[in-house]
Amino acid sequence: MTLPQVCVSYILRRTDDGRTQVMLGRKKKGLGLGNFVGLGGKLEPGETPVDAAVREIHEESGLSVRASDLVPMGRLRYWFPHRPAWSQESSVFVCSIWSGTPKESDELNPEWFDQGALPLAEMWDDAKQWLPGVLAGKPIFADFTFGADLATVVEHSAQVDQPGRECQDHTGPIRGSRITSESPALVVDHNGS
Ligand SMILES: Nc1[nH]c(=O)nc2c1ncn2[C@H]1C[C@H](O)[C@@H](COP(=O)(O)OP(=O)(O)OP(=O)(O)O)O1
Repeated sequence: MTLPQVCVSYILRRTDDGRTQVMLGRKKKGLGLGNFVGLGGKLEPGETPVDAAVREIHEESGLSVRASDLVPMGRLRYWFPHRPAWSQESSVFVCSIWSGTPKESDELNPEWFDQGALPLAEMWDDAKQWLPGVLAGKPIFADFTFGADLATVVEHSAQVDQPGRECQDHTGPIRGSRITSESPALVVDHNGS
């Protein structure tokens, strides 16, 4: 079965005192209203997941990213047998190199959270099972099935047939960091460029 394709991206920054933070926002409308979510949404016709991620990041947060700076971290499938129209397949990205000043959009109001203090109780139920790992550099290929309440994961299966070779380690040694001309935030550049 072909599921509707969506993407989600987690923008990272490094604070002056060395903490890694991730950008999340409370969803203002649509699926998952009120949950803290990463930046993302549905692919438009003809878009690749990377194209969509670049566009959604800009639309939802005002930040600009280059496609080549998006690090693919895997693929999630959400199954809602009690509301099949909600079932989706999501491509997951992490991005540490960006420019711009975060600003509120009609989708969400971006906020920074310490990597070790994620608001998991206020996110989709599946997030606790994979987001800390993804932010720590562990790729994820998994299926989550939601129950009749449309909110609770009742089944979870990791895809053992997916080697994760398409993913890259985004947590390697930090060889450089820079502050972009437009951004007040310290942007961690893992490529040292
Ligand atoms: N179980 C789940 N866990 C999760 O982390 N994100 C989920 C999820 N189920 C759906 N999503 C996300 C994926 C996608 O980014 C978003 C889809 O919600 P919507 O259909 O409301 O579309 P959006 O409004 O976000 O997208 P656009 O309209 O394309 O901007 O919800």
